[in-house]
Formats: sequence, C-alpha cells, structure tokens
Amino acid sequence: MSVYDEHLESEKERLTFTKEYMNHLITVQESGQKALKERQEDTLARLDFKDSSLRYQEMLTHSSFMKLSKDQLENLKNLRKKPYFARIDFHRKEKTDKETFYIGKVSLFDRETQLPIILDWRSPLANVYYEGRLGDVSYEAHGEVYEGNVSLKRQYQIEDGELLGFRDVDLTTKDELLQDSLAQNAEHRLTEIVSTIQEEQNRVIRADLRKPIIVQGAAGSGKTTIALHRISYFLYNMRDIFKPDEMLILAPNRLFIQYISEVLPELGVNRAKQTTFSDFVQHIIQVDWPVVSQHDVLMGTIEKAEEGETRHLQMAGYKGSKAFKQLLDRYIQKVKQTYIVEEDFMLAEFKIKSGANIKRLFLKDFQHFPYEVRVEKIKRVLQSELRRKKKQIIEKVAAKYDDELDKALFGMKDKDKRKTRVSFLITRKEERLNELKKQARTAVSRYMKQFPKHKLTNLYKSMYEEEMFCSLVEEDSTELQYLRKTTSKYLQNKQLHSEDLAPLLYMYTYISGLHADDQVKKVVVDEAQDYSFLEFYSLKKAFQTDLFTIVGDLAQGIYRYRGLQNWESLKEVFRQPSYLTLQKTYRTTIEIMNLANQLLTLMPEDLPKAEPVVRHGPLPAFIEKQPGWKRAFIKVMDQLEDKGMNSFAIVTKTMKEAAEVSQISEISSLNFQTLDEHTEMGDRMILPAYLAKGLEFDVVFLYSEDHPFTKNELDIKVLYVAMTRPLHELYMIGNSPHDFLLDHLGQASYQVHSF
Ligand SMILES: Nc1ncnc2c1ncn2[C@@H]1O[C@H](COP(=O)(O)OP(=O)(O)OP(=O)(O)O)[C@@H](O)[C@H]1O
Repeated sequence: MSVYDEHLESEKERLTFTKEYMNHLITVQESGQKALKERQEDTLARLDFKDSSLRYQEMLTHSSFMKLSKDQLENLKNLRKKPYFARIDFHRKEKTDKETFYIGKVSLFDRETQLPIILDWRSPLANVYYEGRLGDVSYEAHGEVYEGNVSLKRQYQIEDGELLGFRDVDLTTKDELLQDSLAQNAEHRLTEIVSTIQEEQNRVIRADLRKPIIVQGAAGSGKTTIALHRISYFLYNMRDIFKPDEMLILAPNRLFIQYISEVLPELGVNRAKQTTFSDFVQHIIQVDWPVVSQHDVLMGTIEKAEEGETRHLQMAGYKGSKAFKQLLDRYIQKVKQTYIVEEDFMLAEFKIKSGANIKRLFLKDFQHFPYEVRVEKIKRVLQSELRRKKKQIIEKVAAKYDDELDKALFGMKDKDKRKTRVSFLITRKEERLNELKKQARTAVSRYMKQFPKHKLTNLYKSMYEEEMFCSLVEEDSTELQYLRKTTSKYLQNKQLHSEDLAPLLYMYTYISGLHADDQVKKVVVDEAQDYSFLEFYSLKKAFQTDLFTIVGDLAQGIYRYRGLQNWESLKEVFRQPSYLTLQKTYRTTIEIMNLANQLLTLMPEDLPKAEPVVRHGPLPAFIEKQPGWKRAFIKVMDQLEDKGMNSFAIVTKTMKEAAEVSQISEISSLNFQTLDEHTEMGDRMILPAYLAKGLEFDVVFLYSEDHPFTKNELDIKVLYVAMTRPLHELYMIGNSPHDFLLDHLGQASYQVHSF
C-alpha cells in the first residue's frame, strides 16, 4: 500500500466518523431519546475504529446534550454531503503536540472537550489556511496573536459524502486546485469558492469589520462572491450583535438577485435583505409612480445619440452630484422652517407651554430626529404637560369661584341679591369648569394643526417651481432651467426618473425617517461604480451607519454620466474607508482576458490590467456575417455542447438589437430567449450588455448588426463588460472586426472563424 493510499484510508475513516456524528446529532435533535439510544447502539456496533473507538463512543454520547438552533440543524443537514473541504496540521508554540483541524462551511464541536470536529472557515485559525504558506505562521483571535507552525494543508475532493481523493497544498499545487475549480461550468461555481479563496480575496473578506471598505476589482476578480463571503464572515463574528435581516445587499438588477440567491443559503446569509436601489427607495418612500430607469436612459443614448439625450445625461449627472446635494440641503432648510410654530400653547387664558419653548424643542432638544418624529414628540410633551397642568388650572378656577361664593355668602347683606349672586356663581362655576374640560380634550390636536403635513412628492415638486428653484441654485443657467422644466413636467405626470430616487430618499430621511422594520445595520453595494455620490450619501444618511462594503470596477462604469468618477469622492461620504484592490481575475481564460485588457488601454481612466489566473482556452473568434453564418453558428453550438458547455448568452449592445436577434429563426429554434429585467434566467439567453453586467456564462456570442461598438468611452466600457462575461469561450458575430473595435486590438489576440 502506498503512503497516499494509507492516508486515503484513514481520511476515509475520518469522513465516515464525521458523517456519523452529524447524522447522530441530527437524529438527536429530531427524535426522542428512545430512538436516539437505539441509533447510538447501532452506530457503535458499526463503527470499528481501532484505537480511537473509545473516544468516538464518548463523543457520540455527549452529542446528545447538544442543542442546535433550527438554522444550525438545517445547515448541518445540507452539509452532510461535504462536511469539510480542507485540513491543516498546526503546531501552536505553547502546545506540546501538533493538532489537526478539518475546515468546513460550519463548525462542529465536541461538547465534552470543546475541540472542533469541524472548524468554521470563518474562524480565526482557519485564516492560516487561506493566508500564507506552509511553515511559521501567526493568527489573531480575540485581540491576541498566536504563533505556530503549519506542517500540512490538505484539500479534499468529496462528492455526495464520498471521499474521492485529496491533495496536499504546497507552492505548486495551489494553482492546480484553483484551476480545477475554474474549469467547472457556471452553475457549479459560485457555491464552491470557499475552498479556493485566494489571499488577496481573503484580505477583503477579513478586513476590519468596523470600518467601511471600498474594493476596486477587475472584471471577474470575485467582487460579488467575496462581498457575499464578507457578510457571512461578518455575521459569524458579530452574531451576538447583528442578525441576518439587518443586512442589506444592493444589487444592480433583479436578474442579479436571482444569480446570487443560490449562494446565499450556504453562506448563511439568505435572510439578508436583497434588493435594487430603485426598489428599495420606492418601498421606503411608498411612491408607486413609474420610474424611468437608468438603463432606459442609457439605451436612449446608445440607440439615438441625439442632442436631447446628451442633455438628459447631463441632467442625470447633476442630480447625483454634490452640488445637487447642497441645493437639496438649502431646500430642506426651507422646509424645516415650515415646522416652526411660535404660538404659545394655551388652555383658555392659561399658558401651558410657551411658543419659544416649543420652538426650542423642535430645533434643539429633538434635533436628531426627523421632522415628523419631532412633531410627534412635541405632541406627546404637550399632552403630558396639559394633563399635569389641567388639574391645577381646574382647581385654581374652582377656588376662584369658591372665594367669590364665600364673599357673597358672608359679605352680602341683602338676602335676595345674595341668593341671585350665589346661584349665578354656582352655575357659572360649573359652566366654566365644563368648558375648560372640553377645551382640554381638543387643545393639543387643535394646536398641532399648525404643523404642516407634507406629502413627499408635493414637496419635491414644489422644489422645481421657478421662484423656489431660482432661490436655491447658486448660479442660474439654461441647463438648470432645462432641468427644472423637464423635471416639473414629468413630475406633473406622476412619473419619476431613477435620479430622483436619491433626492427623494434624502428628503424622506429628514422628514419622516426610516421605519424600524426597514432599518439595516450593514450594507453591501455591488457594481458600486454605477451609483452616484448622492445615492451613497442618501443611503448613509438613511441608515446612519458606516458599515458599508462597496465593490465595483471603474472600467465597467457604463453609467459614468451619473456614477462615480473615482473612489476618492466616497471619502466625503464615509469615515476613513479601507481601500483594497483585486487584480487577479478568475472568471475567464488568459486568451479572453488578453483581448479585454487591450480595451482598457483605450479608456480614459488609467486602470491596471487584470491578471488572469493561468487557464488557457481557445482564442476569441470573429464570425463574419456572410451567407452561411447561421449554419456555422448552429455547428459551433453543437460543438460547444459536445464539449460540455451548458450556459450560453448572445450579448448585444442595445436592447433593440437583442430583440432583433431573437427574430432570427435559426437562433430562436435553438431555444434562445430574450431576457429583460423581469424574466427568469435560463441557459440560453439573448440580452443587452448592460443587463449582462455581473453575470457570467460558459460561452458568450457578441452580436452586432445595426449597432456596432464605436470608439467612444461609453461603447468601450459596454464592450469591456460584454467581453468579460464568458467563463470559457468568446465569439463575436458581426459584419466586420471593426464592429467590435478589433482593428484597435492586437491581431494575434483573436482568430477569424472560417466556415
Ligand atoms: N477564489 C476563487 N476560487 C474559485 N473561483 C473563483 C474565485 N474567485 C472568483 N471565482 C469565480 O470567478 C468568477 C467571477 O466572480 P464574481 O462574479 O464574483 O466576480 P466580479 O468581480 O463580481 O465580476 P464582474 O465585475 O465581472 O461582475 C465566478 O465564477 C467565481 O465563482
């Protein structure tokens, strides 16, 4: 028996034990004690582990005392097929012996000894597996640094609960393992990353959790994946403070949410809120007017390229800017003034609270609350003051009448006059007291009527009225007047543009504030380059937290007219964010990335080239649209299927072109479907590049007929996004290589497909 086989045997035993232990735990939780005992006996009879059988027996016995939460139980069940994926042998300096730790997606402890049977990948010690090489290492846990030596890192191939093999990691195997994982198809990828997380990615996951973090990462560098793992890591470390539903993941579109949803349960973050910025804001502000999306605006520009469209872009850009935030601030100050009530709060002629005092409550004492909340709080203060003072007032008034009565009874000589006076005073006293009581019942609500009840959309509309708007802008211009008029017009028709959502959210947080159910404590923003300054600012203001994980790629900033120009501008929004970059790219092959990297040199930003992980594939191929191309396409599809490829996308520059491709009978007969934001993802999709953002497919066909890519900044970025979607192969179908700017890229980096 070779050494490998010997190790394999004992590793198999270990796996069997772990599975049994898990099954046992699950039975304990699910069934009564009787069933448990029977099962225990049965397990012990079957397990025949040489010298360690006693230990296992003990462990099994103790397992019955473990109480698992419903989630833990569910996780345990899911992980029976692959309880762990790696092992490390670690000798901690202070200890006499080295220890072996098995690393998996959740932890499992022996209750008696507190020793881990499976170590959670998020635990401090597991960091040693991801960071650095074999040899001397250190790791930090609970503020202390531990030193030691790692003598073994081993990775397992476990499928359906069976151990197929293992590989020991050293300098050379590291890439092999990653390559195995990358060679897989799209559908298997996302969930299996945890065993091959790379050092630079690990650093992002584990970067200071109390600080905001901004990650600039090349296409395919794992931003989305790593951001999701970071939430998982965050929840693991902060589980006593934060709950999953206090996390918010902001995704670029609904398709993307479908795409990530498969990975969320395994990471234990499926209960995190997942939505798009637009859906989120509409839900918060409760305005259901239709919204012209940024994609619509983008398509308008790409398809028409008319002057009006450029103005639209400028308008959208301005509405996301810092200058516009300042304009809003000025407006909000004006709105605030409408809440200032200076009148004293009276009960009849008695002052309950002075106007000056009430104003102070609004402006000072309650200054940290939104305006409507301040008003509500003032109402409560008035109610309680009134309750307190009413009694005194009534007593005072009654005493006054009683005094008068005494005077009449004992001071008036004339009997008739005295009688009249006394009866008058008695009646008057009663009337007066009743009147006071009656007034007291409505005094607060009458007073409160002086506070305005603003409707958000009306307020927003009023901001664009000529006089108001002119008083808010620093310097008027024809562009601003155009913006004012156009916005007023569509608001009049109860319509919004996506750029109005951030200002509305911003105003809403000043006026109403978020409902407790909508509050979140940590936010992940994916494709962050597409968010405007004001969108970030309004999110931060709404949640009042700095705990943001922001990932994006400026090279894919196809909404640059409205999005961020650089990451620097976020320093004005977040306090001391950590800034990290991800340079290596895992999605695609060297050949495809080489072509895409050349596009980067045509962009205005000086962006570092993405470094593909060593994985080769065929050169990207250009298919000329000469007669016969459709047959060639069908043949290529056949060959690709034979190779085991199973997710395909035809990506166009515009939505219009996508609709046209779907009319080609050869293509529709291959079950390609056009995708929009509301359809379900399938294996054969036709979609415009802006929707393909963030997604990936085994094979991508770029297609151009009427809408070729031209050499302007926007097109270059759209093309870059499209080219970086495939995992394995890229084809470009068009009238000439020029349609994909191939004439500006090196000839050696693509081939012409002959048919
Ligand atoms: N460490 C890793 N091990 C294995 N696969 C990885 C690793 N990191 C990333 N990948 C794979 O690379 C691909 C790209 O990852 P992801 O979609 O997270 O990248 P991204 O940076 O968000 O890309 P883009 O900006 O282009 O949308 C995915 O298939 C992912 O599974």
